[in-house]
Amino acid sequence: MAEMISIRSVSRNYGIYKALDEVSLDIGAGEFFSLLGPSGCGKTTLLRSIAGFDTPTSGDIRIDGHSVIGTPPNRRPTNMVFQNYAIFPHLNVEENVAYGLKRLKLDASEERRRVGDALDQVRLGALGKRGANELSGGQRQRVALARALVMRPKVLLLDEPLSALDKKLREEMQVELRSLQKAVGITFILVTHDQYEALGLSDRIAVMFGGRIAQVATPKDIYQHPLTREVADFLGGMNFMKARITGESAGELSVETQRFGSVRVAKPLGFAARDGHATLGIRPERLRVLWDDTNANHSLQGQVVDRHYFGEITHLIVDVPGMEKPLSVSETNNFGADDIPVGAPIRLAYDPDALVALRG
Ligand SMILES: Nc1ncnc2c1ncn2[C@@H]1O[C@H](COP(=O)(O)OP(=O)(O)OP(=O)(O)O)[C@@H](O)[C@H]1O
Repeated sequence: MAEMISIRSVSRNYGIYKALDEVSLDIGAGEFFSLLGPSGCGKTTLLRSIAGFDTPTSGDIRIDGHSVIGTPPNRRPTNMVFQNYAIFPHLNVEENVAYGLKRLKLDASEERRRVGDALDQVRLGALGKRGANELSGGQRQRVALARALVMRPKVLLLDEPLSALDKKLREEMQVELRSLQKAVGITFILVTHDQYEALGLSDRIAVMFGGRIAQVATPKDIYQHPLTREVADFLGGMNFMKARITGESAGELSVETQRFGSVRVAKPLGFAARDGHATLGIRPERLRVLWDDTNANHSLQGQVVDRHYFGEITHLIVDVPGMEKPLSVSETNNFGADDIPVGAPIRLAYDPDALVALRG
């Protein structure tokens, strides 16, 4: 994949506070890339630095082979869609979309064609003459997208563009955003604190904490092989446990746990043992309820101490003697997990392959 954005050792200091701390990152042409992290982690600062609305204290940002440090936003091959997508209320849809084109001084037919194309891309072709005040939230968001796309940027920057929409509409717009990106084929960089949004939309995700990038990977990789406890926890929650290291090779650890027995796990990049121990994790949905006396190669015995109902699934909190903390179990309600009473004894099955070792 050709490189579109190359970020090298970018820091952004506010006094002694580092909003960005030596961030390096490459984003490919045509990639749907997400910056994911909790509030204050620096993701918006990084996006604004790519757009040119913020200037790094040090480091370099190259877009399509050229350093853009010192280049104002309107001279960069980027366009940004903001969270509160301020569209002009006194202009109609077409006029809103055409607004940024004015400075290009295109001839009238070319301008009309580009506006028409952009409106078709966001499926607003029929609403060109509508006033901006006569649109739903989702339609307004599409106008904001069309207004950015009409400029034909190489990179579209999206700052939590769907956060103002209600859940159902947000989910619909997520699907649209993904197909829009596939159709236009340009690089999209999305800032979000919503792990599901990042997992569902992106080719790759960078997870950020405290001004630094903790991990960059595909959604599946980052979910299944988080490098650190923080990343694992931010993306969906995980049960952690301490394990004694009994053997170590280049890519693998042999460990012994109190309740999950002896297992072999992949060694995460940059792993360092602590007092001969490693931290292991297992996702709540990788622990499955055993409903009868079925034999399972790997199982645990425990007692349900709490239960939370979420419609299609139930979260069970299960006390397993010998575990430091009760286990969190996520089970589908297809088989009646929502009917298991608090206090009931329970057997859980797991696949040892579901255990992962975490760095630190
Ligand atoms: N002008 C500023 N002066 C001082 N500190 C700032 C300034 N702008 C941002 N910060 C700090 O930099 C850090 C990163 O901010 P940023 O907006 O990038 O975070 P974020 O991850 O996008 O968070 P959110 O999701 O809440 O927008 C925050 O702790 C913020 O308080």
